[in-house]
Amino acid sequence: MQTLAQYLTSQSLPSSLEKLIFTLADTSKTISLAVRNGALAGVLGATEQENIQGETQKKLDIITNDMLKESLKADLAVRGLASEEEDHIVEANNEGQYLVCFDPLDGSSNIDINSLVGTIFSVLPMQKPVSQGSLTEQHFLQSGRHQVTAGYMLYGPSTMMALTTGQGVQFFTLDPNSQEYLLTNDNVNISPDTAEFAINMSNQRFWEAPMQTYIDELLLGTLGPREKAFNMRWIAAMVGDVHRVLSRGGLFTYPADHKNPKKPFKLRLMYEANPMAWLVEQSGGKASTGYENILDIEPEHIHQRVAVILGSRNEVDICLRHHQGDNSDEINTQVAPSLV
Ligand SMILES: O=P(O)(O)OC[C@H]1O[C@](O)(COP(=O)(O)O)[C@@H](O)[C@@H]1O
Ligand SMILES: [Mg+2]
Ligand SMILES: [Mg+2]
Repeated sequence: MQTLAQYLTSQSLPSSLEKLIFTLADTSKTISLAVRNGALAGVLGATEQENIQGETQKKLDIITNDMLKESLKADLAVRGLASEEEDHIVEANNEGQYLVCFDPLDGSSNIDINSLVGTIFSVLPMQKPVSQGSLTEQHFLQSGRHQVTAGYMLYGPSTMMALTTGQGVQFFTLDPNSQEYLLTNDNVNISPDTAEFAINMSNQRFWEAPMQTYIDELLLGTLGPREKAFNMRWIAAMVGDVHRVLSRGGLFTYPADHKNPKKPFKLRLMYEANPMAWLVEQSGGKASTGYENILDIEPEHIHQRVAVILGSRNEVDICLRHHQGDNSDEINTQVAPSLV
């Protein structure tokens, strides 16, 4: 089996990018250990702090954020970073060519129940010259199409990494003996059709009409217009749900809802939606907000949130057709698709 190093060498990436992927991979090994040790390392439970988005931070949110921040700042290829757990962007090295956006620990509500969590990352090029040496949030506001690498690490029964550099998607599995990531799937492919969907059903009454109708039809199974029985899964960690979609197909969505009118979307564009959308597209799937392709969104803020519908392309298309229906304009004005 190829090691991550052997695989990356075969891809002829710029050496600075190759090194940056190693920095992320190496840090994930330390994170994996902290997650694995759990209560033994005293890392479970919440803190008294909130992040800028008003979410109570778990101890592991902060620990993993600090680990990534430190190792990325020490990587000379990194100009700056933006994290779900940092209020503002963080400057790294003046000569760095890359900007790294990350969700250090995705699936925070799973930490204390010993269930799936992960790390999601997205690397953007440093495009505009930095005036007077200072980096601003503006440099990060690039659409997902500009990503040069993206992926996630999943801390499950095995620790795995999904990676794209724009040449398809590869899965690596961390060998617990050698502590090397080994290539275990070099051509991840999402089946175009599926009979499995993932959504937090407890929000059903708060969704827009197109999503209500679409999910109603899935629930009717063989008795409804789809004439097909569907299964449902919800890991409550996007990283786990997307890993299932990449592994065996499916549709994953965290749609707009009006449970809290000030916060119509849950998932973050720069740390969650963009990297996952690119992985999905690179595996032959599709990713949309319901109204536009996620990778085409021009971000307005680093902590911006969006609706997400992704997975098996034919199933995503069926869901999107509901959003393009006659009643979508009226509903769309209630919850605009890319509010912060
Ligand atoms: O609590 P819910 O509604 O099930 O939401 C679960 C979703 O929230 C998230 O956990 C948000 O990510 P964080 O844990 O990084 O805040 C997603 O991974 C997941 O899809
Ligand atoms: Mg997350
Ligand atoms: Mg998180």
